[in-house]
Amino acid sequence: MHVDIGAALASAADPGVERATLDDLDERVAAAHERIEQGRNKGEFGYASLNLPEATDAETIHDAVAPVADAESVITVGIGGSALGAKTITEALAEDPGSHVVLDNVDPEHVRRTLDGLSLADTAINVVSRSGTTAETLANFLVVREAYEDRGVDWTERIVVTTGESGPLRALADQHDLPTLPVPEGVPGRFSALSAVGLVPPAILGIDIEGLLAGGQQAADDLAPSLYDSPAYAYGAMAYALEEAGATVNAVMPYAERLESFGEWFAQLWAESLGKDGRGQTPARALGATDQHSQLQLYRAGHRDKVVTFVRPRERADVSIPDPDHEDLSYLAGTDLGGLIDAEYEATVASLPAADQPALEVEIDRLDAESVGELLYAMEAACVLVGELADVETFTQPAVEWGKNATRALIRGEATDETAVIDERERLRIGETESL
Ligand SMILES: O=P(O)(O)OC[C@H]1O[C@H](O)[C@H](O)[C@@H](O)[C@@H]1O
Repeated sequence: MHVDIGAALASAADPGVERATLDDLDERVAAAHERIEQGRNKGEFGYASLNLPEATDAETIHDAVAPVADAESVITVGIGGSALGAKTITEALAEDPGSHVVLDNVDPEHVRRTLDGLSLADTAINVVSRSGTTAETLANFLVVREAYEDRGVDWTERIVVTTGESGPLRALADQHDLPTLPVPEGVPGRFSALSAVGLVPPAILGIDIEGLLAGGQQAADDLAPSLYDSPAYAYGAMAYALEEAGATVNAVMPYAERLESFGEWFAQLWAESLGKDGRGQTPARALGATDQHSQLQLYRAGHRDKVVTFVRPRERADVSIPDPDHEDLSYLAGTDLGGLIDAEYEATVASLPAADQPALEVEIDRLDAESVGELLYAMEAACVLVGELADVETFTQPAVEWGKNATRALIRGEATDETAVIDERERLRIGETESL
């Protein structure tokens, strides 16, 4: 992975990072790296995530999915960290990205249409929940199960469950004697892409999961006590310094359709890990070149509160543009779509510092298993580094738990502190409407 920080230095943009700031920051990066290494060595909660490339046993995953390896497609039932890693990986690497369907919402119309559109006899079910209690996941699992039964397909023969050692999902799996894989110890969901949590659908679809782990290991080996020697830390340190300088929004803009979900995965990683104590960059999502024609206006000329993170593979598929046979289009002659999207990338990256706005560049060699594994791992390490520099609790998400508890209490009809807040809000809302 290659990171270019030139367009985010103070000499190029405002907000930007002074070279001297970066040199000072480098000493803090060294201290943070030491803390991270200590956490990894002791397998401490959260830090253990960065050991996954060596801790994950690909063979165990292959064995667990063997009974469903003939499936043509996979339906994942999970949410957040229990869905986005697998979604990102299969979107980037599956021959047919449509072969992995993710049910990570409980929109009834969507769930019904998704199930109606699948040949369930040829579809494996991948149910994932670290806690085994998440309402959306458990509800969708029950709906999926019933759909299989209604169509006369034995769901117990088509399923793999990944969950913790206890909880309702574990109990259901034991009750039906389902093949199960454990969630890794000490690893929050959003950091678990390179474990069974993210690797079951790729394994079923024949994606090179060993390559993904090898790429992750490469990124782990590239961590070093200086941001100048470590692309992951260079990215993290710059993101931190830019936030300090006022770039409170981080818009991630991959120039590859197959990396669109990477933006979604990154958004959870950044938001849940770093959105604490009144700080944390707000992740925004864009796709190049498409969003040049919708969001770029704001990125260049809007508030000076953003950094755009550009992401692209250096190699692209070869699709030539046919002879335009029209003078006005002659500039396209002899080019290909890869050349065009790369020209758009170069032009757009340059357009930001030209408007005094910062940009960071992240490039991977190509869209293969090694490079995708490397990218995911490096962004996780960058996130952990930012958490150290900002001194926040990177590996918890207490503000999300509030909503989860409130939902459960509302559905059960229980009166709790959370539902009291909801009742109060409802009362105020009604009062406001009546006074209009
Ligand atoms: O894996 P689960 O326990 O079902 O949790 C799924 C998701 O639930 C919550 O929203 C958490 O904030 C996420 O971090 C987590 O990934």
